[in-house]
Amino acid sequence: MQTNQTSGTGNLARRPELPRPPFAPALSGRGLGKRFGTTVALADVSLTVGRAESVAIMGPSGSGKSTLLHCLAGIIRPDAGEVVLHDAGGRTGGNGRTGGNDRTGGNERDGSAGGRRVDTMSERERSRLRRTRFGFVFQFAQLLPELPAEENIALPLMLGGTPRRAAVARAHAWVEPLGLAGLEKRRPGELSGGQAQRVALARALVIEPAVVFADEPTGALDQATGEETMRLLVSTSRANGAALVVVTHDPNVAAACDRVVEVRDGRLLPTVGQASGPAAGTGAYR
Ligand SMILES: Nc1ncnc2c1ncn2[C@@H]1O[C@H](COP(=O)(O)OP(=O)(O)OP(=O)(O)O)[C@@H](O)[C@H]1O
Repeated sequence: MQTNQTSGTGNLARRPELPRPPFAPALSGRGLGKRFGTTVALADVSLTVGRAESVAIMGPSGSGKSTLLHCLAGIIRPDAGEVVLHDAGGRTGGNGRTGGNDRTGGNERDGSAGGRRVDTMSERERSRLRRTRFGFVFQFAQLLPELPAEENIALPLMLGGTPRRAAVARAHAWVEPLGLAGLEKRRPGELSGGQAQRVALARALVIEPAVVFADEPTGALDQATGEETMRLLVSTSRANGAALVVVTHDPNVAAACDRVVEVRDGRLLPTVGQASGPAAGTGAYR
């Protein structure tokens, strides 16, 4: 298990039995296609990410990486194919291993037993899903400048109706694992770029999401800070059983993930090498 070198005391092992390959699937995109006018942004892309697994999506500019992430995250609706969340109901003790005892939110209506179709949900349902089951990390932390770090972390809980006090108390559980001890009361303007991005990681994780989506999460950081941020993103997601999908141009960022896939002209290339994580070389879920 990785430990938190930033705080030195971080305990990332919130779930004692860490999943190991084969990962139980968390989210699957199957045969995804998306056009913007005459531009084919995605063509027949299938990708499944497992619980506690981290997958990097690489590829040249304009190849379709963000479109793929947006389809998987329910931000945009694909024109073809389906997206299935295998953990739509939230965790009730599931530990990320195959055969875990979580509720899957199986939705026979959608013909996808053992999962819930994201692409067929209404805009409102997808919006709720993004708020309750998905965490998001962007290139810039995008914190609310007037709120202290602890309230920025607690924000998704408060938006979901948790009272401020209880939400901030839950936010505090993420302070130490993410090396933010002593910074809880600081406003974003009083944080470094790396610290702000760690607040953003905590904000993504505080709802205990099924999947964390990160789009160039280290793009605004220097190399050392970016590596540390990425290490924390992968280790905290893994320790909490969350799948992690990272879009990046940076091979060092990709190398921190369990698996790397490459998109070219809207299509997924056959497996291109492997990062150094526990699923190294498996090429699972392609
Ligand atoms: N909303 C949109 N309207 C029209 N075209 C779009 C839209 N979003 C994406 N595209 C086009 O779809 C293709 C894929 O775009 P996408 O943003 O997914 O690529 P990317 O690999 O993430 O690129 P980058 O690395 O530069 O962010 C590109 O040709 C892009 O111009």
